[in-house]
Amino acid sequence: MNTFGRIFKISIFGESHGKGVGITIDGCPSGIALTEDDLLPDLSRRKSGAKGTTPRIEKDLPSILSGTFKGKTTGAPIIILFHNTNTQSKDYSNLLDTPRPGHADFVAQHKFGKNNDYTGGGHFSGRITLGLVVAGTVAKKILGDVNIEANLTEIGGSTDFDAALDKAIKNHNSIGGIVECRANNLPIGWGEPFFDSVESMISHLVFAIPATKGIEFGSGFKAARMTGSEHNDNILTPDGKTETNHAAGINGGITNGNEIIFRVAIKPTSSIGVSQRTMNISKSAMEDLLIEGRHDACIALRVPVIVEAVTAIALADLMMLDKARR
Ligand SMILES: Cc1cc2nc3c(=O)[nH]c(=O)nc-3n(C[C@H](O)[C@H](O)[C@H](O)COP(=O)(O)O)c2cc1C
Ligand SMILES: C=C(O[C@@H]1CC(C(=O)O)=C[C@@H](OP(=O)(O)O)[C@H]1O)C(=O)O
Repeated sequence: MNTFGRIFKISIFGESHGKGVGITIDGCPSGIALTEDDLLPDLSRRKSGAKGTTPRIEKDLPSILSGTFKGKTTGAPIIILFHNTNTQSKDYSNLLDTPRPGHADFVAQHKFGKNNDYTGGGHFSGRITLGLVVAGTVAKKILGDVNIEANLTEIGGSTDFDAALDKAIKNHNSIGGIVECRANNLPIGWGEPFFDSVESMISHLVFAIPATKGIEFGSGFKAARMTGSEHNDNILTPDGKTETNHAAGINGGITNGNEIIFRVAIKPTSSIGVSQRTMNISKSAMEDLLIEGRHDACIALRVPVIVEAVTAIALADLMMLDKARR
């Protein structure tokens, strides 16, 4: 579904080559300073233009249609809209018959039939994350002193970003990457197990970012190869500070006051400039596919701010749930 959250609720809408994309935010408290200008710094971090990103340049200017008055939130639903101004739908004309391996074309056509908008990936496009980024900026304001920071730690298996990008671009191919996110200054006690544990809420939203393939908190998959005495985090102070942080600041699905740390695996872009084999649906025969268009060689370059945003959205909802419970 396209709506998420218990108290701080978001609904995303739009298509990559339609009139626009955006988000509705419900449950935001009144009195929070919010103008379009406040949204620009995070938006600029998601923008394309750098080496390895899509040549489709959009202005990405947000319009706040409702929910603010004299520069402050009113408590009513906030609707933020972005217009699409630079679409090139002819690049997609062959994809109805020959779905791209790895993209959503095939499954979307099966599920929604001929009415599915496949141009630019339609509602499945990474462009949809514009709305997540601005909802994240609002959530960061609600969270106050909680500090959330995500960074790219590797792409194409390398920490030499330039070399990895040059190689992928030269080969008309794509590469994935890992984004690491840390959240600090958290109180003890956020998280609503079982189903709204901190890991569940963050992971649910992280998997809403197209191209996400994995997430691990703290020691993650390494935990399976550790002993209890290696993995347990000794408690050092009455306020719960621990010696190590294998648990990533979360026990029993609840924040323990230490840093939340997790890593997200982003896959290599499926739309590549190398010839691929796919099924021609109308001919029922396999054929070569050469993808046209303007694509990110490495999606992960643009993802850190989106991961920060969804983390802020999850934590803002958990903060409000904790307040309501107490
Ligand atoms: C910021 C961002 C940019 C993206 N750019 C592209 C792109 O240029 N070309 C492409 O094929 N996929 C791109 N994607 C990924 C696709 O949207 C995604 O692979 C597709 O919707 C299928 O979803 P899945 O990979 O999660 O299965 C991008 C994703 C994000 C988050
Ligand atoms: C437009 C954005 O990224 C797009 C995400 C995307 C995809 O398949 O996800 C495919 C490309 O779309 P197009 O073929 O229309 O250029 C990217 O440019 C954006 O992130 O704002």
